[in-house]
Amino acid sequence: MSPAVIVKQPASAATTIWDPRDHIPEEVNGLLNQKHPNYLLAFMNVVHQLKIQKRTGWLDYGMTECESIADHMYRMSILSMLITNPKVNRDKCVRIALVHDMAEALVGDITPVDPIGKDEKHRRELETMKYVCKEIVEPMSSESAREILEDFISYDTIGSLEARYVKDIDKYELLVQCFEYEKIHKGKLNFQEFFIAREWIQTEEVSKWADDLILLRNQFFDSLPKI
Ligand SMILES: Nc1nc2c(ncn2[C@H]2C[C@H](O)[C@@H](COP(=O)(O)O)O2)c(=O)[nH]1
Ligand SMILES: [Mn+2]
Repeated sequence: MSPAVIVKQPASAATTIWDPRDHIPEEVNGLLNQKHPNYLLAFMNVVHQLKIQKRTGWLDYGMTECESIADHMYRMSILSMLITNPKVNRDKCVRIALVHDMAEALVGDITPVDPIGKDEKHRRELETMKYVCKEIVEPMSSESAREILEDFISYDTIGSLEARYVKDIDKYELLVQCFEYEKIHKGKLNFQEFFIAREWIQTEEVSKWADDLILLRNQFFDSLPKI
């Protein structure tokens, strides 16, 4: 047997690669490691993380009372039901909306301004979805595991017209939430930085939604008393 090849890493190289197995919630591990694992409750605890984890973008602005990752995905699924383009399978959009940020249960909600960067974020999310689907969902239903992973990858790679629409709806829903928080805080909070997201919206239908929103937002800020 050939001797193990020791690959010398320069001291500066990252010595530990982020792995989903090191970020499994204790409750999930407990349920998976019992004599007869309860996969359903383990998966429900993964989804629980999405219900309780607030979105980082709002926390970055000092907000404490703000939406969770699940809240964001819920409203995206409602928006998906409203697509009028007959070529689009809305039910598929609803599914993609409901799984697209599921990996954040373990990875966390990484913002576009986070130094971790897009490639590492994508790597962590894909590894997490592969882990959750293989180790937690597949023992219950291999078909469900396949479909959830497929819908996630479709979103990640924009592999379908439905994924294109959900990518746009992801940005639109963010902008709706920005404007809602700006109104609640009477303009004292301003998420102008987030509105760069408008440039990423490509479909005609969601572009129109976004432009209508931006018009109202501009009118709102114009109406504020000048200090
Ligand atoms: N600080 C900033 N955060 C931003 C910006 N645009 C989006 N975001 C936040 C919103 C979410 O918390 C997260 C991304 O959400 P996904 O739905 O894409 O996972 O990043 C910004 O311009 N600045
Ligand atoms: Mn999202």
